Amino acid sequence: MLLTVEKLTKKFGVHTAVEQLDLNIKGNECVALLGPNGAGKTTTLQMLAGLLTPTSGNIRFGGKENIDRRFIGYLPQYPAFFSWMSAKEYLEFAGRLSQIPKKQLKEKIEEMLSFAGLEDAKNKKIGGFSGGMKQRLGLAQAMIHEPKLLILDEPVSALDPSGRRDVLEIMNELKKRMAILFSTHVLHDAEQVCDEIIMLKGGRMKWSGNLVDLRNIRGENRVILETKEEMGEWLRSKDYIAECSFSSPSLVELRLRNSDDRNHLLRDCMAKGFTITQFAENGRTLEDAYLELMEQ
Ligand SMILES: Nc1ncnc2c1ncn2[C@@H]1O[C@H](COP(=O)(O)OP(=O)(O)OP(=O)(O)O)[C@@H](O)[C@H]1O
Repeated sequence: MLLTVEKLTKKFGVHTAVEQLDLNIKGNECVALLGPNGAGKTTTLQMLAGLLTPTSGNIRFGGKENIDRRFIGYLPQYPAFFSWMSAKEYLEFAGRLSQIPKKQLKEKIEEMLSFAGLEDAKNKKIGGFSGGMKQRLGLAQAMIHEPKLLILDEPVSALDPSGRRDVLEIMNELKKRMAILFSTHVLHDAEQVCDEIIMLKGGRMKWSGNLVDLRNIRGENRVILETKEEMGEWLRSKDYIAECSFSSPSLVELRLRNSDDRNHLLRDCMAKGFTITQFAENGRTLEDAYLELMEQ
């Protein structure tokens, strides 16, 4: 395990921003920390980046108690760029801070500029950059020292759709090289790149798992059944049906008690002589599952 976090808690005076958070990140994972404003995402990421001291709890990085900042890349939610510097000068500055040897640095800067799609703008002043260009430069800065874990705080939230797409594409490339933990309040962004999701609300973990798990939450036993005949009350008498909602006497949405009950339902419909015109799984959308979990 690359990162192991146990009972991480941060209090600001009487206010608890993060409470008893447990999480694990493997070396090749891309994990999204998903939650609404004020959920505790930034506070969590700052603690994991070694920028904020936890009130209590354990953080182990590569099995060791101390966070070794050399192995972590961090992009804050509102990065402070020096607007008078060029992209190249800024990466040179970031590289020196990370103590990259001079000989390697030149090559590394060129590699990063190309990776971030900023070769043509390398000598231009950052002050004239678009939001998307700044964010790509921020990513280049965060990964110039080849960290093992890249921590990105809302990397796409402030971007327009094309800037968002560019940064998400870069993240998809980056995740082949290092673990990524990023925060977002938009499920769709998490869905584009991550393997695992951790949902936070009010400083507490509400749910964690992968996208397939999220899709399956109580969605797996839902089916839509349509027949040529009217089903009506006959269907309600079946005890393997937990819920049913008729759109018409011959079209119904059902929740079955178990996945095996699909076979029971089909068998019973056929025995009854019904002509089935539709029998489909009716998993809820990811957004439905997310909102339901957040509201619980
Ligand atoms: N330095 C601080 N002093 C006092 N309270 C703070 C401090 N930093 C954060 N908080 C509070 O802790 C809670 C969590 O804040 P945090 O910034 O971690 O949330 P977030 O999920 O990143 O939200 P956002 O999406 O708005 O950035 C909030 O209620 C916030 O007001």
